Amino acid sequence: MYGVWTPEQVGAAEEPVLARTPEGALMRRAAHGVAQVALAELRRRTGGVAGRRVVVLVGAGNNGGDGLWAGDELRRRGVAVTAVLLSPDRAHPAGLAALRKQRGRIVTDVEHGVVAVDHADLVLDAIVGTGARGGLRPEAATLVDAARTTDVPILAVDTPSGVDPLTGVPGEHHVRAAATVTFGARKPVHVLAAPLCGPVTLIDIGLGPELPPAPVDVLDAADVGARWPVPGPGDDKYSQGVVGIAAGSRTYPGAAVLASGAAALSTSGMVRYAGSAADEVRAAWPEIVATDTVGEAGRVQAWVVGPGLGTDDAGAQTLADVLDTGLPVLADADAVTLLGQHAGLREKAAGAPVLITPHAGEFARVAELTDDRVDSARRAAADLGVTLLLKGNATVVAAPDGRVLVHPAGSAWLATAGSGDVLSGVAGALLAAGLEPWWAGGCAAFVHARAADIGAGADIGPGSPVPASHVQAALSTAIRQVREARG
Ligand SMILES: NC(=O)C1=CN([C@@H]2O[C@H](COP(=O)(O)OP(=O)(O)OC[C@H]3O[C@@H](n4cnc5c(N)ncnc54)[C@H](OP(=O)(O)O)[C@@H]3O)[C@@H](O)[C@H]2O)[C@@H](O)CC1
Ligand SMILES: [K+]
Repeated sequence: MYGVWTPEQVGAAEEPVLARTPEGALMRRAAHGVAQVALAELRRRTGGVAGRRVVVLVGAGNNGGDGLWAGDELRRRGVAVTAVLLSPDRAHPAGLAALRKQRGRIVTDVEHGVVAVDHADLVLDAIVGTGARGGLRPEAATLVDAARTTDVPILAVDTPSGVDPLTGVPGEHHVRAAATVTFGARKPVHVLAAPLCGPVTLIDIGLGPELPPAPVDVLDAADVGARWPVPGPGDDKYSQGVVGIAAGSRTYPGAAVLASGAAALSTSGMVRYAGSAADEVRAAWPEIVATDTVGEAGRVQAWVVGPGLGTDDAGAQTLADVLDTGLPVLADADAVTLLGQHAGLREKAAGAPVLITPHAGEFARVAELTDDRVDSARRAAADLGVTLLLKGNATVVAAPDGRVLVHPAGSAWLATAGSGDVLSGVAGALLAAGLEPWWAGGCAAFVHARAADIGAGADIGPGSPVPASHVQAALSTAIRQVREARG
């Protein structure tokens, strides 16, 4: 597990460190990290460093200072460095003087900057970092667009310019980095917009002791593997947690089959299905005990309710019935819509061990969703008194007590019909096994995304579209991989 801190928190942590270190030392350390990664990229992409062309796009703040000092180091290694100054009068004076001394080329107009970018082996994006406000200015936008057109690799300094460091929301013009070097702590953009950052290298600049507890956590495979329920010698099908699935309808039996099967693949506890798709579920998964109603289902340790359920009175009654059991409940899809429609159902859910798993549209039915998805999820979880998993390119899981984790999926292959039904089955199985909702949501999101990558072949190549039933089929491999990572 690793933490992510807001730009504001990183700025506050920098202050005391700046005060006790010699002037410029922190920036030099950051720039050294940038230069090291730039040299490695040049070697990897061109086979060497001497004579290779690096263009540094330099903004008016300290991010630009990092870029200039990195340019100074690259010059010392024989790299041909051109710095394009976006605000010539405000470029970091010491960094600029250092690069001039090493006979770096300095360009102050956009036209020459675009030509330099066209001929570069690597571009350093030091336009703007944590001080970013609003969209990129026109000159910066022109250069960033030029880099995209020529497809030259970009190494982002701290954050990819044009992408909001706090929310990860890209502006109209923005950098898509091949790699990013960040300093002191990872920031939200690195996990919320992971595909725009590329692999992120974290350079230690001594902020550790000054940082508060991380407001956002990111799970790794070992965290998930360590929590995945596995049977012990004394376990039977009941002791590992029986999950009940109240999902699907005559119109949408597929949701029931996907959710129930995903649950069956996720634990060796028992799966019961209750609903009007009982025949389809039995046919697809003979090991699942299927009945027509929640009342007939028998004892379970957690319920999954919602996928394909319908939002009519019968659906509302089913949701009320499972909430009344007081057991852990995973509420997805139509169940989220029903929670938005009925204050009485929200009251039943509040304070209970409930995990709701909306996509953006469903989220907006229960709470306000802004560009700041982390903040929106945290507020909604606290207001509703339930744990909330917000689906999207990066998944956000927020508990009512304020804990938030982000899973930077990285793969867009998950955006396919029925994929959410698979997730709900996995998370429901984990709830039945006794994981608390925040962990159940985080572990399910991780394995679900991994299964999508495996199903799409994105773990071994560029990948291809993957139907939800293939995501479901890849769950076993994904679970084996996280268990192996547990070490
Ligand atoms: N403190 C330290 O010692 C260390 C700091 N470090 C580094 O400092 C960075 C933070 O530096 P910072 O605070 O100077 O802000 P920064 O990101 O350079 O941006 C501000 C400048 O950009 C401009 N600008 C704003 N928005 C813009 C836009 N959309 N498009 C274009 N331009 C825009 C804005 O212009 P203005 O609005 O004033 O006209 C202002 O001049 C941090 O990310 C890390 O890299 C590391 O070296 C570690 C040690
Ligand atoms: K940058």
